[in-house]
Amino acid sequence: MKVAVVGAAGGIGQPLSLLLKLSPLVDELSLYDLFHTPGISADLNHIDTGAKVAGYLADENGFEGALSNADLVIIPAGVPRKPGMTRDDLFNLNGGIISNIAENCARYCPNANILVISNPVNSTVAIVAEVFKKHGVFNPRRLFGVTTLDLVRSNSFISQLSKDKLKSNELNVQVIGGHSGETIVPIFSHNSNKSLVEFYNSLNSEQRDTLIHRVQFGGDEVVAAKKGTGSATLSMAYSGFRLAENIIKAINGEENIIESSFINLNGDIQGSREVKNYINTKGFTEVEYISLPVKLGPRGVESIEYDILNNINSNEEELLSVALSQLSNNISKGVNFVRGA
Ligand SMILES: NC(=O)C1=CN([C@@H]2O[C@H](COP(=O)(O)OP(=O)(O)OC[C@H]3O[C@@H](n4cnc5c(N)ncnc54)[C@H](O)[C@@H]3O)[C@@H](O)[C@H]2O)C=CC1
Ligand SMILES: O=C([O-])CC(=O)C(=O)O
Repeated sequence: MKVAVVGAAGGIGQPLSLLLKLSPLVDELSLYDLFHTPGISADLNHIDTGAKVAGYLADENGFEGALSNADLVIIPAGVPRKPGMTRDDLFNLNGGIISNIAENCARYCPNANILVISNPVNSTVAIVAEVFKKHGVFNPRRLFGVTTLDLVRSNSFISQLSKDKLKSNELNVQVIGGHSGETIVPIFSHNSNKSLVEFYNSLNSEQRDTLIHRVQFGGDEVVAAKKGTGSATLSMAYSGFRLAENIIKAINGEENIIESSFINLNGDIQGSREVKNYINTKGFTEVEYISLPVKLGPRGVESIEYDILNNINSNEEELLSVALSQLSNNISKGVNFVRGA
């Protein structure tokens, strides 16, 4: 199992690389960045776990060495926000970085699972897809926008609100939509954990709104607290590792692994049609990409667990309606960036 991290020297890249080095599921770890990766890989190779680490820079053979034969490529390369910026403000800078990385992935590892962390995720995922389409190698089952941090935050925030009566590590709140502000729609009203739903139902409407708002704008909380030095890195490394580990487990044949991700709806992936039908029936804005729980398998995304859409309450439906109209613009921006429209 070869995993490549592109942007490995950054605030997310370094702790993510550490978590991957600690994982018994990883055999080879290749670290690509413009700076520092030889030193980081030398450092990590002193850890007595199995994975062999190699560092690559942006020289002649950097991408080729880092990406060739990779099973997973995790991309946290790019610029993070400063206070006062939206994720969309990163579009111009990060769009160019991501499209260049995607070109190299299409060339050196067209069959790898690509996990996109770089913001704005609502647009960068479409950029990667369009570049892969241009090269005739796009496989929607293998492209993942990383939205796991929204689920992780939802678990933490409702647990904190319950004063730890709900144990965060026992929760699995689903979040649908996209990954920025109002495109993030946490679903607290429906969950297999009945104590969670009971607690949520016991909140008054102001408390519920505050909780939902905190999930939607959780990124801003960290950006403000870091005072201009960056955005979430450690919670993101944890979240990126969680998705990567689940994809690897599914490749290794473990069954019934369900994880949320921002994925393309246009493939022949089971459940795509039902999601589109749901959106049409409700009269919501159509989208080509959405974050939903998906079942993972050796081929990547096996199916979309769309049933959640039939179980959300009317407030969550309204939030989803707003989310999809914004999402559609974010996605078009990414598509047009590559198509040159
Ligand atoms: N999806 C999500 O939930 C989250 C996404 N993010 C996003 O992740 C990205 C990275 O954040 P941080 O690690 O905090 O930033 P950072 O600035 O600490 O690290 C970014 C790294 O990317 C590298 N880089 C820049 N251009 C590159 C290129 N062309 N090729 C290879 N590497 C390149 C830089 O040298 C740097 O080491 C940002 O866009 C941020 O908004 C951050 C948190 C959560
Ligand atoms: O807020 C940001 O810019 C980084 C991010 O995506 C998050 O923390 O969710």
